[in-house]
Amino acid sequence: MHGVGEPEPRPTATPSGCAKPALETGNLLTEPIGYLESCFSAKNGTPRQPSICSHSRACLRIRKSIFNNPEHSLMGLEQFSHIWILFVFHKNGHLSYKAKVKPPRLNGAKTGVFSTRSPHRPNAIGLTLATLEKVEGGAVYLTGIDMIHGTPVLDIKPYIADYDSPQNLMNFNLQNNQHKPRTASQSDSGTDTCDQRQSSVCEKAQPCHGAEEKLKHLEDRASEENSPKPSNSTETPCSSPGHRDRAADLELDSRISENVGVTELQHGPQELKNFPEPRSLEGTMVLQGSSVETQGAASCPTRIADRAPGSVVPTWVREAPAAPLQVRFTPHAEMDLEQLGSDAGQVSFKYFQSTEEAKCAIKAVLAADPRSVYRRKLCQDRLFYFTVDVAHVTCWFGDGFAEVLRVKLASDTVQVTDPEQSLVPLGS
Ligand SMILES: C[S@@+](CC[C@H](N)C(=O)[O-])C[C@H]1O[C@@H](n2cnc3c(N)ncnc32)[C@H](O)[C@@H]1O
Repeated sequence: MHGVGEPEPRPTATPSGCAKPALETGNLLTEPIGYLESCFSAKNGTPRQPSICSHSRACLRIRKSIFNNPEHSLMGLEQFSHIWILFVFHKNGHLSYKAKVKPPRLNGAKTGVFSTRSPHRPNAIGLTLATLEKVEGGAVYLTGIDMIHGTPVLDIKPYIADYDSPQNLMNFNLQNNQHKPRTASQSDSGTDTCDQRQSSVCEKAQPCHGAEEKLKHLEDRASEENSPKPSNSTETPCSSPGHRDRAADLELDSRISENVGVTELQHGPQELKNFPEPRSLEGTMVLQGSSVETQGAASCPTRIADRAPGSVVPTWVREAPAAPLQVRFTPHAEMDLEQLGSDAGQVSFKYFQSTEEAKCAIKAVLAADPRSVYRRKLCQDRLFYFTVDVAHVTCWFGDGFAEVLRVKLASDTVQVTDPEQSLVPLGS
């Protein structure tokens, strides 16, 4: 990997008053991973959001100055249908920004800049969810973009509906908690109240004829080649509101995902004009039992800017490395937590609003097994510590469970200090 300069350990002001780059203080020195080749040459006429024009096209070539072998950095990305693009609004002209702006949709009225997608913001960073058409060598081909030619791109990340869409978050938690049959202790655990909420929405999605050809192709192949369709093949696999049949999902996920890889690799020419038909954001798809998200479109609107599009992820994303752990507290730890939570009748947490909430959070953290793979494999019998809010938690892990042993007041709570207001630099 190519270095981008030695980071300064401390924030120091330059003569111009700017802070020198220092990761710890957030003064990041960025180096674009590439410059976008876009069908839009100027701001004027460029869509305000990617969902507006699914046929807009762009190509991003990862620079060799970032990775000697750019194609290595894109390995596996072809298995995703959508990616986030983080970029710099390099044509803002000037670096001024205001606390309140007038977004076009507010017709002249003002609102706080952070409640908008305005390009004029303190760090001039844009975020676009683009459709990934194909990966070829060290380049990605995109459709559904709202960035102009020459836009410096800082990063790309896969779109994972399970993490990135609130609706899916609920299902994801549900799925994780369904890994194992729930035991009485789990039911009693209190985790239910915070982590096993079911989405109240499980709309019945309708097949969308205008939806994108490629995903349809994947659907066809998945159903033809691999599996019998679910018996109720005209319905989304919801056995109860908000509850999808994750087992069926997982089974078909792998097939769909493999197909995605294959399909992507089959695309040939590099020129933008030879792009495949764009994966449309227009409308949603019903892929029975597949990883393509169904987002409950009863009809097929020409634009669904307010709904998440169907998306594809590789199987490994959906398959948790291990089943969620059962979490329990020793009576001592329960007592510790009660004491910590009530300071002469007052809740003494800074972030949690109740002891129960703190307990939920601790359980959620531990159920997902926060240990590194190294620790999990090689230091199984070591105590594990972490701090959340004012609670310093000590626990140990056994086969399929984590047990909280002690909960004490954290002596050194993490301070978030603005370096400008402190003579003591962060990290000292
Ligand atoms: C409203 S912003 C939204 C961008 C992104 N989706 C976001 O939410 O951060 C989109 C507009 O930014 C402008 N734009 C696109 N690329 C730009 C660039 N590199 N520099 C400055 N403005 C840009 C275009 O006028 C486009 O219509």
